[in-house]
Amino acid sequence: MEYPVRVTDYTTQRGHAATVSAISTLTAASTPTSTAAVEATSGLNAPAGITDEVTPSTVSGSRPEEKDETARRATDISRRIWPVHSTLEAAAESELVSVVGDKAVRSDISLRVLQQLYLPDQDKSYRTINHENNTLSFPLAPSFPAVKALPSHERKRILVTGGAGFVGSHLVDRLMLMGHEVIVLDNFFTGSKRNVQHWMGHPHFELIRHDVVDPFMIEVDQIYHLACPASPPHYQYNPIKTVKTSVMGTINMLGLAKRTKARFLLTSTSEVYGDPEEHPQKETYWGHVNPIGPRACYDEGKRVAETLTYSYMHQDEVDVRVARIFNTFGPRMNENDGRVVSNFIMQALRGDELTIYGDGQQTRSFQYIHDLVDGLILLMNKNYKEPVNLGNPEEYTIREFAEIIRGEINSDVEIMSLPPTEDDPQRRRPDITRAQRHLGWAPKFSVHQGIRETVQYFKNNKREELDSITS
Ligand SMILES: O=C(O)[C@H]1O[C@H](OP(=O)(O)OP(=O)(O)OC[C@H]2O[C@@H](n3ccc(=O)[nH]c3=O)[C@H](O)[C@@H]2O)[C@H](O)[C@@H](O)[C@@H]1O
Repeated sequence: MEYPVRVTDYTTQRGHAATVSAISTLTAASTPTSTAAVEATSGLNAPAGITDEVTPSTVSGSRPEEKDETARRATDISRRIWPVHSTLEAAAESELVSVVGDKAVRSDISLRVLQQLYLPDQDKSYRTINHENNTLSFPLAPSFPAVKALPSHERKRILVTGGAGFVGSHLVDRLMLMGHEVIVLDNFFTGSKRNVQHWMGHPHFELIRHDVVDPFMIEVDQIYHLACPASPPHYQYNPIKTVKTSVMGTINMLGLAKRTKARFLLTSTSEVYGDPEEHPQKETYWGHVNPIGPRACYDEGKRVAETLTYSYMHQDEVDVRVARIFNTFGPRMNENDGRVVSNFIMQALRGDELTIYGDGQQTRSFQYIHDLVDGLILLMNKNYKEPVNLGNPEEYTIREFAEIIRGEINSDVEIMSLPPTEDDPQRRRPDITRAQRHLGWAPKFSVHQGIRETVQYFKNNKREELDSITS
């Protein structure tokens, strides 16, 4: 799938344009894996831990001189794409999170089980490609992870709009593992079937291609309404569509919640605070948003979505929850998403300069995906109806964050400054007192642990691409 990144809005900026053009030459994450090339690349059968470099060793299924040539090309390519980099500085084992979720809502689960869904062992690949015949096979019958056996009165039918996206797919994993029935609606604008392919065919799972801008009828108990592009280049690509998605999509899903008496959770955003004049941001702060700027389609769209949510609560007694999500990262982000975490990681892995927009003194707080999913499930299942910030209060300047990525991945890469983007919020950090008090929630993952997994995910995707080049 190609993602519509409008380069010009974000740049006359060389680095970003270079990033996009380099990425556009890469096959999207759905690149199939060649069996021959799998054998050509060392470390592929290692457990989904952290491996440092892709180093081809042997190639089977071809003549010796072809093997040598293929291996040499693969080495060249891997060195070009993955420069030699320092080993990731592992946090002390005792600091690493190994169990996520919360017993209070029975969402607790081992991180290892989840990792199998986004960092699977390579020999569990569902697909193989035969380049000679140009065919794709799915030879293995899917084997699903075990899900909890819930009595029917506890098993809920849960709708997740945007469930094939980055955040949505991790939420789907957790709800499925908890034993619920999950229906995903997605128009695949930024989401991807691949993010949920491991559930396709499971009797508890349904995937429906549908745009929330159009009404949708179904009987459900809970609705997690996530559908909306979230990265600035994506939501600014078609601002009218972004506003329609937030406004009409939310009206349609609230109408559904009203008819079916389903509990409704809106994923709002820290962007409702705009370029904040209060720091850190509490939920009581009304925000500072430019209503006609380039970010307005998203910021104002989400503000109206919140207004609609509370209007349906007051007027029609819909049972609502609102999460204001702060910057979140992790596996299954699009590598050409345009957001700072994926940009910096991909740039560092390729040995390109890290692109800082403006002076780099603007701040963000980065939350790992599993912490967010914990918070969303708690919020849905607790009895608290006011908006709740979900974010990690550890705050970094973008320049500091660039240094962290350099330290983690490749200290040789340079940092380059590019012009600032319009209306870029200058300081952002959540006040999470409300989440702590009413949900018993606080983030657990360090940025370092999250970055390690995310880097590994991007490397695995890149390795598949290498396989298809070298096979
Ligand atoms: O990541 C998220 O979860 C959030 O991403 C965006 O908000 P923003 O904070 O602007 O996210 P980024 O595009 O990742 O930018 C963060 C900061 O890094 C800077 N940046 C970004 C990309 C880059 O290559 N270089 C760079 O310096 C941006 O100018 C900005 O100051 C969305 O608007 C939010 O809705 C969303 O919740």
